[in-house]
Amino acid sequence: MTPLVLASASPRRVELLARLGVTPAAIDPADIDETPRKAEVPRPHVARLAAEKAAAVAARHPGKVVLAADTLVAAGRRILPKADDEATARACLGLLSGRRHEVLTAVTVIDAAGIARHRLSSTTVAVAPLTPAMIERYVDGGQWRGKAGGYAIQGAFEAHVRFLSGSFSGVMGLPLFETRAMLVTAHVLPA
Ligand SMILES: Cc1cn([C@H]2C[C@H](O)[C@@H](COP(=O)(O)OP(=O)(O)OP(=O)(O)O)O2)c(=O)[nH]c1=O
Repeated sequence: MTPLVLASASPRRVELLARLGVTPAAIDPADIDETPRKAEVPRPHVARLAAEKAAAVAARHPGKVVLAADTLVAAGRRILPKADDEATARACLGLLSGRRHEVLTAVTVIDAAGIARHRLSSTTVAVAPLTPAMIERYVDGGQWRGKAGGYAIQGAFEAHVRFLSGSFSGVMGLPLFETRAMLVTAHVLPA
């Protein structure tokens, strides 16, 4: 089997790969500019970022298989930010309260011959109404830090999710179904 370079700084993605039995031979985060372009809508945006992360890292590892992903939370055509401070987390949670949103995770794998393949996982998440007190308690817990849309489903927030339709691992940052198929094609995993 071919070794894998993971183009991600996300510890969740390492954990999710481990569930497929894959330990990356190298972890080399891409560190690209993730700002949406003017008028860029969610799907093209998330797909572009995964592709750009993979391409940037593949240029440093010729002949290796490279995997990159990007996760975003979309409320309609609106792209929610990654929450790096309490005010952003609070604003995101207020917006998601009592409604459905989409979590998109794009995955790009560049194989050893340099061929790039792309998949997109889309999950609908229905969040129950959140009172200001619930939002404050969640913000105090800090689990939102560094997460797209201001929450981490793999923690206390799941108690506010009425239903989810799609991929739980996709919401966490790496959809296992699509990722396994792509790693089989790239000869990182056996069929
Ligand atoms: C919605 C949601 C997001 N997230 C995380 C997944 C991603 O790590 C993060 C979104 O940011 P990303 O830009 O996708 O990833 P990253 O910056 O953590 O890592 P890198 O760009 O180096 O690959 O939010 C959760 O862990 N749980 C959730 O429920």
